[in-house]
Amino acid sequence: MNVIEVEGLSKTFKFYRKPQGLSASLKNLWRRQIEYKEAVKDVSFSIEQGQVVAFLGSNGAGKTTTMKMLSGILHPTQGKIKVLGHTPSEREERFKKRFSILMGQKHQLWPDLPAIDSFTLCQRIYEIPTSLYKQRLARLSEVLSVSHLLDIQVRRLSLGERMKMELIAALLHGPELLFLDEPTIGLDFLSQRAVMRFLQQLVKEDNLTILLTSHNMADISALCERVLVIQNGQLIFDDGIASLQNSLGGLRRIHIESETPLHSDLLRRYGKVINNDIHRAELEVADGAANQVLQQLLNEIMIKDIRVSAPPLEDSLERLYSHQGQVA
Ligand SMILES: Nc1ncnc2c1ncn2[C@@H]1O[C@H](COP(=O)(O)OP(=O)(O)OP(=O)(O)O)[C@@H](O)[C@H]1O
Repeated sequence: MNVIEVEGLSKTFKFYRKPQGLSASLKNLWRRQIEYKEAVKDVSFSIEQGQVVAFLGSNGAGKTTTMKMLSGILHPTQGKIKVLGHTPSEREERFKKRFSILMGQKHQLWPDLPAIDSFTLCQRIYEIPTSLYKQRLARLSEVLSVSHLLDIQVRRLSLGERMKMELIAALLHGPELLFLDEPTIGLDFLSQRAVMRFLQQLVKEDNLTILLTSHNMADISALCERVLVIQNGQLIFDDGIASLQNSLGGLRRIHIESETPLHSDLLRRYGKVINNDIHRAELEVADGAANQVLQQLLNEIMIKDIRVSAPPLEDSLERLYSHQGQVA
């Protein structure tokens, strides 16, 4: 079953540019300079129930605008959207109860209240039966290790703790679909991992569908099976992570640890040297050549450890963006 269906989606913003300088500003009072920005252009895709999909693109590519249209915050200029069978821009109450949107840069909890008060408010707004509310709150706050912080004013919490509270608020009503826009922005490494592990668990246990934007590739690799890439408002890639990593040329990284010092001159004979730090080195080779290079290295070097991996996701994305004439 498709949870999200998008066809020919476009959004053009109309805005007024304010010219610099006093006289130009005065002239602008009579004749305002209208500009148009095509933020999303003719985008089509669908997402099945239970899928976790990364929505990637460089700054200003159109990710947040698309998410806002999917959640009904913005009206599309053109195109059709069905989310959980609803048209988001109609903003039906029944629809609002079935999804959640969490924006890492925009906090929704009241800073002067303890989180527990905002959660009680959520319970009323979403009409969550008390026993279910208590059960969910206990589970969420325990897994995210914030049970002891529920009655502290939100503004006194650390960024990571606050983000976890935001996540709880977004999940209390048991949404079937989650839009996450940079959910781990500003979080330290441990908090990022805790949030990602928790989301993985939710996907497994509750068959949640997630559309996630993040500039953090560790988030993407940990959680997502499929990647949508938007660039300049247009969808330029829609496939699995492995396919993104193989999309432009199919490369492999060979990580070597040796008993003896590694010389770049020798390594260069086998592939592109990404880094070389005396006893450790990383080589980039064509996918088809990886096995042969591995054998040759094992014959020529006193290997302590050797492994092959796909190139980092960042590299594949950079190549994809530059292929489209736009480097992030
Ligand atoms: N209200 C608006 N009025 C005019 N232009 C807008 C408006 N909102 C967004 N834009 C423009 O639309 C484009 C897409 O913006 P959007 O916020 O969707 O990008 P994004 O992919 O989420 O970027 P980022 O990764 O930086 O958050 C940008 O060029 C942005 O400046």
